[in-house]
Amino acid sequence: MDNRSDIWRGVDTIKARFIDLSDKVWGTPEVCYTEARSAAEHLAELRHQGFRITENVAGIPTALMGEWGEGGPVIAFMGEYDALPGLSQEAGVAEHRPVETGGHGHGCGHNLLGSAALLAATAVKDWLAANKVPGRVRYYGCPAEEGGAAKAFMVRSGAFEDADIAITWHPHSFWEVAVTPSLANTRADFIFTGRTSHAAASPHLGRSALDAVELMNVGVNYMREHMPSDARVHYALLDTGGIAPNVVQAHARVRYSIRARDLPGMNELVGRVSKIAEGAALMTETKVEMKIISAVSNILPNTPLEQALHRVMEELGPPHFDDADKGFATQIRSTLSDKDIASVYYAIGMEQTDRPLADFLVPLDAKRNPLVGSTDVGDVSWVVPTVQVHAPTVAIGTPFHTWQVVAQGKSPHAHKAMVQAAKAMAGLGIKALTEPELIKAAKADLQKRTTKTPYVCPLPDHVEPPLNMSVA
Ligand SMILES: Nc1ccc(C(=O)N[C@@H](CCC(=O)O)C(=O)O)cc1
Repeated sequence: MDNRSDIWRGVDTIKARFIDLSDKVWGTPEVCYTEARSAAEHLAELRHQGFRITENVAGIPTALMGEWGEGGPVIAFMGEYDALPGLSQEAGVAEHRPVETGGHGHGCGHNLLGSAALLAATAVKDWLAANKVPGRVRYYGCPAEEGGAAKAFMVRSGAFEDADIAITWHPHSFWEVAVTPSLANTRADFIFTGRTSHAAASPHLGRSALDAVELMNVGVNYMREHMPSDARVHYALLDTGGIAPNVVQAHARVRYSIRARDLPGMNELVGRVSKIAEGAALMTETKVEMKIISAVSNILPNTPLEQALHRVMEELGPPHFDDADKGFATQIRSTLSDKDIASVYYAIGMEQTDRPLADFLVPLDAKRNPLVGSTDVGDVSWVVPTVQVHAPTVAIGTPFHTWQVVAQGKSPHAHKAMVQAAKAMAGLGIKALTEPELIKAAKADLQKRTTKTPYVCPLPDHVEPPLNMSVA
């Protein structure tokens, strides 16, 4: 029985609909928790394919799940479809050309991400149907990855409770198994309240919330030297108290993102930042309230799944790029700095090449130098054995969250990489369905990693999905 070439032929047979889906979602970029049209497109495709549908997962209007099959193991494919603010950009050009000033754009490639995950789920469904094998395949449509932590809320609601393994992917410079753990991350707002006053006639009666924010930021800047070197703390000013210098600012708000290697480390840092906020309030005689917006866990690796996925990707091979693909990628490459390109090679620990697109598999044991962000895939990885593919949707060195990612989001090379990602994911799905010892080993690995440090959801109980976070 040659399961893998069957499933790969299956992906090729149906891929056109999913490439269309990706292009459609690219054209309706919607930011955290506002993904109404993108979610509706995914839902329509799930219905068309005959999946059983659950809407409103975890009480989130743009979170959804489709399931197909009976009995057997539950294979979960996770997709995303949120865009980023301010990254509007025309497709297929190698210069910065916004479609709409200030508009959104798919600067992290989530149009491809969701569509390829749904393509993999559909191909596995078709394979289950054709082979009459017991098993259930699911597609989880997950919104708001870019700071909304939707998957953490979905995990907390129990949505992943009976999944046996979870498979996903992310657009990338390279073709590899994603083995670098991500950082745990909490987003918290610090809301300062002071007292307004005439800044010249009665300054002594005013207490400035804006001063408090500035002092807090200075305090945190001093803390940075005395935290673990892989921790990260950054902030955005959400409210500076108004536009009048002659009115003492009675309100101000700063949003912090506090990241660390693991949850205990992150919680410790959140505690230190909150002490600094209290110190700033004390110094300025203002009040401060801390409000957690969302939080995600670090990713737990899963060695058996990583090894199995690597074998599938070796067998499958990288996407085949033609001269036209390489030509456009070369144009994009000319808009990048040497440092952009050096940085991604440094991260995978490999010698730099002149290739515009990755046509090789990064070894599983490459001497990587992790340079990482955070993702809500982390929370899933603590409750279900999870693994991720990286597929080369962009010219090597393209930094994420840039117009260059948006510009490449509908290109033939991105489509090829998305299809290859779907094949790798579906191939692993079939392997798990036909080799019960893989799921057993994956679960044992998760069990081992969480025995001493069980999963504790980083979201405080009272924190609800921040559905309004994108509304100014
Ligand atoms: N394979 C990737 C996964 C996540 C991201 C990313 O940029 N994530 C955001 C999300 C932050 C969060 O979820 O807390 C970040 O790190 O700022 C980028 C590539």
